[in-house]
Formats: sequence, C-alpha cells, structure tokens
Amino acid sequence: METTFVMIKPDGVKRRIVGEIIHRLEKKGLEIVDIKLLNLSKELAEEHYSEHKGKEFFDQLIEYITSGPVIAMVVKGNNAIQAVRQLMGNTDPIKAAPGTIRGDYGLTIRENLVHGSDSLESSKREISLFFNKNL
Ligand SMILES: Nc1ncnc2c1ncn2[C@@H]1O[C@H](COP(=O)(O)OP(=O)(O)OP(=O)(O)O)[C@@H](O)[C@H]1O
Repeated sequence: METTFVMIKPDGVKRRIVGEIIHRLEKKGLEIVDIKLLNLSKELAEEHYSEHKGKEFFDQLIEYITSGPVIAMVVKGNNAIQAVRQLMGNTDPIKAAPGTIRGDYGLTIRENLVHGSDSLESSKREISLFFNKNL
C-alpha cells in the first residue's frame, strides 16, 4: 500500500467538481484517509511549490493557489502515486487525454484542478507540510 497527497485546487472547489474528483479516486480503488478544506497562506503555497521558485509563472501560480479554498487529502492504495497521476492526466489540459480529470475538466495549464505528488519523497514532504504528520 502506498500513500500520496492530493489537492483539489481553488478552481475545482469554485466550479463544484470536488465530488466528481473524489468519485474518480474512489472508483479507482483509492481510499481517503485524511481530508480538510483550507485556505493556503502565501507561505505554505510558496513552500509547497518551492521547486518552481524563480520560474516566470511562479507569482501567478501562488496568486491562483491562494485565491480560494482547496481540499487537501491523504490518499491510500496500490501504487497510489502513479494511479493518481494517471487519473489527473497531463499538466496541460490541452494535452491531457479524454477520460482524465484535466482532460475532461481542466481549462488552462495553470487552472488544472488537481495536484498529486509525483514521488514517494514529495508525498512525504507534502503530507507533513499540510497535515503535520509523518508517515
Ligand atoms: N507554464 C506554466 N504556466 C502557468 N502555470 C504553470 C505552468 N507550468 C506549470 N504550471 C502550474 O504549476 C503547477 C505545478 O507544475 P508541475 O510542473 O509541478 O505540474 P504537475 O506536477 O502536473 O502539477 P502539480 O504539481 O500541481 O500536480 C501546475 O499544476 C500548474 O498549475
């Protein structure tokens, strides 16, 4: 069993796609083991996206991710990291396959609805950042 971190970004909450996204995770056999709605502080947003600091889209990314509440989740299942990445689809909704969350609902490369950890290392880092616990 693997654990990963999933976040429904502000556009997903605003557009009321939360239920659909969670439904897709559960349909895939993944289990939600922790969940909360929160508004990201600028500090938490910058820490979460620290790998993108200095890139030309960084400031707008922080503005977007702090623009409204997000749903943060700890999700568990077989190959959970890969399974979530597959469900999300390509970062850019134009390139994301139909049937993926971003392919079906994403609007722009920035407003792409969901985040899922890309490795075991980032899942540990992100879960401790958002839930203050170590796995
Ligand atoms: N060229 C870009 N222009 C604007 N925003 C971008 C661009 N590239 C990435 N982003 C935003 O930054 C986020 C993080 O980028 P990253 O390359 O880590 O993509 P990802 O791993 O698919 O997404 P996430 O980390 O949110 O799961 C993207 O999800 C998107 O919201």
